[in-house]
Amino acid sequence: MAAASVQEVLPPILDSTSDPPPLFDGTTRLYVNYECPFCQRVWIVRNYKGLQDKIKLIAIHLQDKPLWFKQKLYPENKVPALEHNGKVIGESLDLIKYLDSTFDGPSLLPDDPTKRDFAEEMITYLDTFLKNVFTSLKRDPIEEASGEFDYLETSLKKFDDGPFFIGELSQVDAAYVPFIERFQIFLQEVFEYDITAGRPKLAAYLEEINKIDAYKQTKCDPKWLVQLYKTRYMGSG
Ligand SMILES: N[C@@H](CCC(=O)N[C@@H](CS)C(=O)NCC(=O)O)C(=O)O
Repeated sequence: MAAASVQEVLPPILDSTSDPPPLFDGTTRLYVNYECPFCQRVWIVRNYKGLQDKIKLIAIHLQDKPLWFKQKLYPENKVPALEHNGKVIGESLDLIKYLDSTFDGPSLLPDDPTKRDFAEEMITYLDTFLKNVFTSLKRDPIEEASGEFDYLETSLKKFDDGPFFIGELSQVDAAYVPFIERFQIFLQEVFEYDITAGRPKLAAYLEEINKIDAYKQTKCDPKWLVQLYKTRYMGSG
């Protein structure tokens, strides 16, 4: 089991009035925004591996970003970003892999080559999955996105030694679940569409992943999410 059952007190959000932490002092820091699904991916991995003491969370206000973030830390000016060993690394999918392979803690990628291949296949499909669901939100998600949720259901049938995409919890879950979480909330609330109806594997998946502390601590506020997506995809607030 992962050593991640600590309920962490989250650090305050830094904005344009906040001083930087002592940058490049040897501390490993993960810069996130608490509502960003890309950050959530990496945050889940950090928690699951029990790295709360080794990787310090720094929360950034995206609408009122501190200038030092771009000027002194990460010219890309995006989160997530990891300050480690005098360098800054970005891109959530790269960071999932980096954290998993660089730091101690339970591995999120098994040795089994069949599972590794399938994990790679699912990560490769991610962009298509996201593009298709996000595009559908502006039109008719029940009609247009159901194929993507069927894809999740079919994928979950591939391995029967656990409820997650490759059986045990893995990098694949960290990469997908922040978005599955958001789609489930929004489609239920706005379209009364239950993505788990008729998809027993997906229902069991969500039930099981919601028992994992490392994930639970990273979940977004549903009310905030519904408002954001209504504005972003439906042109209303
Ligand atoms: N491809 C990047 C996307 C990261 C991203 O778009 N992050 C957003 C927040 S969700 C960001 O920092 N945007 C810059 C801004 O809002 O100023 C990844 O996977 O890490």
